[in-house]
Amino acid sequence: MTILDRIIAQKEKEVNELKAIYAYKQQPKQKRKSLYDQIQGSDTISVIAEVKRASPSKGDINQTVDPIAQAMQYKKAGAAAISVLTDRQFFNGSMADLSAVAAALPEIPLLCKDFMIDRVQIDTAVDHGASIILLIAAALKEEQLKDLYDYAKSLEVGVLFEVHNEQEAETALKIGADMIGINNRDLKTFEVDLSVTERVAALIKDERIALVSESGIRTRKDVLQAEAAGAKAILVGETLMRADDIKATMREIRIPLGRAVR
Ligand SMILES: O=P(O)(O)OC[C@@H](O)[C@@H](O)c1c[nH]c2ccccc12
Repeated sequence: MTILDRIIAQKEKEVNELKAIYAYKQQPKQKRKSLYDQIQGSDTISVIAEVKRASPSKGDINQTVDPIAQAMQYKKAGAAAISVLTDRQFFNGSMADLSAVAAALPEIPLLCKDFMIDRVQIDTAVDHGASIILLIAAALKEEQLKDLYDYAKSLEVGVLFEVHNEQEAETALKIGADMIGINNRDLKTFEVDLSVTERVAALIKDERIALVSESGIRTRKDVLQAEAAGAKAILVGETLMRADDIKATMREIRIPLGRAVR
């Protein structure tokens, strides 16, 4: 392949992305359901199902995925929301993936999964169809978190406020986050430990908070453990991206709520 061939091949990919973005933009905007209401009103655990091609900790997960087909299967199998990883460099996602899913599924809550450091990224996420953004406590200072939180809320965008330890949970409570995600994966070491949910959830006892357990969830047993700790929702990527039968996997992890004694 000459360099020109390689550049043109890359451009073809980019053009496909642009087409997905413009196809979405030409559609009339529809308001999505609230993930918060969905989590708080459900009698089963809410599953936020993620479209994730690759990750820095796992490498390739499912590179050839069709994000639209994947998201449609998630919804059909009972997902409460779809999360689309849009980071390009480390997760091989894109805003085009988000737009494509947004166009195909107009009502379901849609999370733009990225590393937000500036308001302009929130605008971009909304522009591509997201109704929820992620704010990672470990990545920002409290002032920045508060600024981005308030900005998102002013746009009526939901915020999943992600924490990994007690101190970050305190920050989330101080800012007034109504959806808190406890990440079982340490983003600095990539180590996954499901007991992080148990430890950190002990600090978040307010029933008005929609508590989400994130990462490393594979089996029904894992979900029962998260639910016993107080999680009303789970965020699942890899397990669903590798599943041969999404419906069966969802059936296994979508447990009824309220069985465990807190
Ligand atoms: O694939 P898993 O282990 O099911 O994890 C999903 C999700 O929790 C994970 O993708 C995630 C949680 N927080 C993040 C922040 C950035 C990037 C990715 C993430």
